[in-house]
Amino acid sequence: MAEALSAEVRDLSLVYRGRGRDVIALSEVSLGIAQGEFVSLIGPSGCGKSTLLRVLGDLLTPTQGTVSIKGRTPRAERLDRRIGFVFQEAALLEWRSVLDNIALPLELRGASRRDREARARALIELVGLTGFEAAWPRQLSGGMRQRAAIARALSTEPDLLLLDEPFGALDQITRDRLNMELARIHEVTGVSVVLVTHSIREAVLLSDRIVVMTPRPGRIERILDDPLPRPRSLGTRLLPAYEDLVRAGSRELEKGYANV
Ligand SMILES: Nc1ncnc2c1ncn2[C@@H]1O[C@H](COP(=O)(O)OP(=O)(O)OP(=O)(O)O)[C@@H](O)[C@H]1O
Repeated sequence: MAEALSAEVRDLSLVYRGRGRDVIALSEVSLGIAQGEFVSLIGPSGCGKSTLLRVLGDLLTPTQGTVSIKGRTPRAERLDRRIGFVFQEAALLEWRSVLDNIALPLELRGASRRDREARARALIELVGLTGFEAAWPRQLSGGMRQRAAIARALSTEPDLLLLDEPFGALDQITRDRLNMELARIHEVTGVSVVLVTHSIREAVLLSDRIVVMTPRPGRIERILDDPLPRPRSLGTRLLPAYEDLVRAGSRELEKGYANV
């Protein structure tokens, strides 16, 4: 049903125009993301995962096709701060405290100091940074910076949370921990999530559906359903169905790599 969709991409193509050489980054990509769904994008380097995420977030304009988020254009959603973005490196403002970083989008939206502080404090608790409200970003570990970035992305209660390899630079133990935090945040907030990841294990652990992409031009190779029981935990990885999905995803990925 169209009204239950959080985001919809139809016949999307994106060509990067270069001097004498164009790169077709995405070709005829169609995808619907249901309200509250967790979708991962996975595929070989250069298959267009980040490009697709950037189109959803209105950081790039498609060459062809349409994108709608909650029935509106990505531009309208972005300008209303209804889209949260988290990148691999948390782009925190070093001269603002953790609390003021998280409250920034609300400040830009014109919220009162009282409202934005209350919301920022609730988010700090949600992401497990209690006690670090007044800390400077440089005082945080990599994992803590990503927690702050996620809190900031959630501050305006976005319709869509876009995550581009948010845990790619973290060690495995921190990554596992943040995976579980993200699963819990998704559960509690009900926000729709699109996650770009290179890890099929991370995708299987967190997602409702996994979109496997192929490069040159970037297309959807296959969409895998991930019906593992919720809430997810690190124990989910012990389920035979988890390993089955990891294997199925790896097979699809290998097909994509064969074309690289
Ligand atoms: N600004 C740009 N100008 C020209 N080509 C670009 C630009 N950005 C990306 N590309 C090309 O578009 C294709 C898709 O890039 P994109 O970054 O979306 O892939 P990706 O799947 O996210 O890759 P990775 O996993 O390595 O991050 C690649 O071939 C890339 O070289």
